[in-house]
Amino acid sequence: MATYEVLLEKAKDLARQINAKALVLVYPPIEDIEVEFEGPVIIVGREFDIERDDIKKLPLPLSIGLSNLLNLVAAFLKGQGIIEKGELFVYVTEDSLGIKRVEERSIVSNELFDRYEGIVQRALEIAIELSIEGREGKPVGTIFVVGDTKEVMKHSHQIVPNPFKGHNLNILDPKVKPIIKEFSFLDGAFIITSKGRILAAGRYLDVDPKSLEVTLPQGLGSRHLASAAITKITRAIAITLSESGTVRVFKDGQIVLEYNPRLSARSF
Ligand SMILES: Nc1ncnc2c1ncn2[C@@H]1O[C@H](COP(=O)(O)OP(=O)(O)OP(=O)(O)O)[C@@H](O)[C@H]1O
Repeated sequence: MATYEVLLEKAKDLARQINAKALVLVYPPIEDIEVEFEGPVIIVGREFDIERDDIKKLPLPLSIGLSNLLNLVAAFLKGQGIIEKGELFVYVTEDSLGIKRVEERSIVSNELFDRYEGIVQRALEIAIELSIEGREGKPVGTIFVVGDTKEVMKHSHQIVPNPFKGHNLNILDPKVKPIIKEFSFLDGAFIITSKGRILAAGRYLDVDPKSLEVTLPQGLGSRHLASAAITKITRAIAITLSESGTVRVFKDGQIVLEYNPRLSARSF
């Protein structure tokens, strides 16, 4: 049997023995995977040919590193109600297998992974990479506001000339990623349409968290309050990167995902 098939068999046995709640295949190297497993099977990868209802697919980038990826998978499984805090899932990569216990750290809403066709995932990917890498070695903070751009533009203004004006650049285009990272030093927010087009950077969100009754955990400053508030008065999703490295996703005025890739990269 080829190595991967052996790993997969072992992973299934392991999952059964430890009563794992799900089996997660991270970028499986073969296309026709036969997974006979009683519980949910999740495939993490970029492209999917598999059209099976009992297999869930999660388009997360491998470039964020295995530990970050597993944290997002955990958040997704929790959001889907597949797994609860303290429970386990088994994962298999091309050449390893392991057990992951789901921790409190991240919570996520169901719809986050379905909406905006991967745009939120891409913004997350960039935020995570920026968290780990910084910009020119220094920590950066930023905001991505995705969707409902008509309303978002109404509730915001430029604080610096908009570098994206007149360009048709899309966040889904891999060539655009370094450009976004370059402009992450600008104060304010990136505004991105539901199709991924970057309308603006350097945008100040004109929102009043107080009158909108936005409440966040103590210690979160104006960047996070403004991000929460914009998602309360519009249908947009906001992804923030704090200078401390924590990545958060906001929807309807609340935090739906929160974790620090710098810390999890270290603890793995
Ligand atoms: N309303 C807003 N719209 C867009 N950007 C904002 C807004 N308010 C603050 N910011 C951005 O957030 C930056 C940091 O502000 P502040 O330190 O108060 O936020 P914070 O939530 O504590 O963020 P961090 O955790 O990164 O320090 C500001 O320099 C500015 O670039």
